[in-house]
Amino acid sequence: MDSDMVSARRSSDDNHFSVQSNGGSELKQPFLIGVAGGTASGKTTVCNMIISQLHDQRVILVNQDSFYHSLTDKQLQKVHEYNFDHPDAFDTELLLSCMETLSNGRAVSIPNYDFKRHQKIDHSRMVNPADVIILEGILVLHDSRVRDLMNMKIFVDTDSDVRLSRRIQRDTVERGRNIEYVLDQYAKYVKPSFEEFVLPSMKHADVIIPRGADNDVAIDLIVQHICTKLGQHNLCKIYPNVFVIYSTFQIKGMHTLVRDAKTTKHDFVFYADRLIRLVVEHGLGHLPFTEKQIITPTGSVYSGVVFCRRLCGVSVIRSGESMENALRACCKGIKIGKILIHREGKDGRQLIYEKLPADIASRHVLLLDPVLASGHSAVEAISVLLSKGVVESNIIFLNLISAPEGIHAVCKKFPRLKIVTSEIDVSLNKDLRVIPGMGEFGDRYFGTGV
Ligand SMILES: Nc1ncnc2c1ncn2[C@@H]1O[C@H](COP(=O)(O)OP(=O)(O)O)[C@@H](O)[C@H]1O
Ligand SMILES: Nc1ccn([C@@H]2O[C@H](COP(=O)(O)O)[C@@H](O)[C@H]2O)c(=O)n1
Ligand SMILES: [Mg+2]
Repeated sequence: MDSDMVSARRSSDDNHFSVQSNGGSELKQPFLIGVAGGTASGKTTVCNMIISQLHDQRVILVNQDSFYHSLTDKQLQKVHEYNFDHPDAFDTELLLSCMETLSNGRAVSIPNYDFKRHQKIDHSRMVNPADVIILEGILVLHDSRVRDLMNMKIFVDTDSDVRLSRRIQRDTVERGRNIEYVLDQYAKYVKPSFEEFVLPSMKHADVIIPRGADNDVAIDLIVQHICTKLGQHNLCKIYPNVFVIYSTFQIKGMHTLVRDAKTTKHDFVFYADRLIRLVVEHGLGHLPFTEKQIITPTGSVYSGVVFCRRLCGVSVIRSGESMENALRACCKGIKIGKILIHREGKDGRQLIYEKLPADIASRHVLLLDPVLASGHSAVEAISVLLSKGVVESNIIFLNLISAPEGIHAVCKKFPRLKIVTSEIDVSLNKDLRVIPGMGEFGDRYFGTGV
């Protein structure tokens, strides 16, 4: 077991270890962006613009060029016959291992490449981990293993005549080439490889930037997106007890449906239920469990675990009740208490009803409310639980979306409680509604809206 991800302690009633996971899947990883495009399309220029706009973030730029194989003496003699635009010209295994090391938050040594000598330079560059890693190069979207590491894939799409004229200019001035060689290389290798490998990789891009660095609007949008993503990462960094479930396209698709104002009540309930189930399952993964060995029907020993038994759910009426079925489906016979908080004015909250299990103080509590907005109701509900003797670190607050304001309000007051959510939204508006949000959850789920 990795000691960073799991802590173990002896339980009081027996000789087993109980193991508390801190949610290994949420280990904070850097945001990795791939930027591909034809030669001289403006990849490096676009990357530098993104980096300068992300001024208060730690960003590093890695060039695929650094991973060119050095030419042997034999290859150097026939350099005019060498295709630098073919995927085999790169040491992709080394690139993958360097990117994986950086993604895991460790420093790595990246080779330096000399375009004049077609060789790696003796001294390499030590690169420290960062919040954002940008990997730039003609073929960074070609290999699926490299693509799979990326959180965002960009393709810079610039007219080929513009690219050729820039390439002539750059290679003659900066790379010590003569114009005949540049044109010959372009016709023989650069253009055919662009058509065979680079251009087809465009279909993997999330964002295509026409006109490269001239496209300020696209670059602004990309920077905004990265900032939003980093905002979420940062909240998880500030509060280690905030866990956002691992996002997949399935989850994104469900969010798209439940957030869409046009979605019917039937579909809203269906997809909200699916998301709730995922959040509940994820939340249960944060409960302590006890190791247990059993004998299978084949007579073999299986080392497993036993679920935590002293558990209960508490739903915040009325929206939280939508999460009860998922909890019951996962935890047979679970006790579920209720809390009703009345909203007075903009931020006033008042407890008007609670019905909780008598022995709640000795239980782990899963607090259910699908939307964490300002955090006022949540703070009130958690205060009720604490007043009943529930241990703060035994509370897991489960919701579908959280506003940063609500996370700050809850985590500052209750730093030992855990929040498990499926997405962190951008902000609250002046009416304390989550933006982009999903509207009045209770009305949409129970069909009481207009
Ligand atoms: N929008 C632009 N307008 C004018 N020149 C540009 C523009 N974008 C890039 N360049 C120039 O074109 C050349 C190639 O750009 P670069 O960003 O290095 O491309 P790449 O990394 O895709 O090969 C550089 O000399 C750069 O200064
Ligand atoms: N020794 C080398 C290595 C590469 N090239 C060319 O560089 C191009 C990639 O760099 P960009 O900044 O233009 O993306 C690629 O098209 C290779 O042809 C080279 O000429 N010599
Ligand atoms: Mg470049």
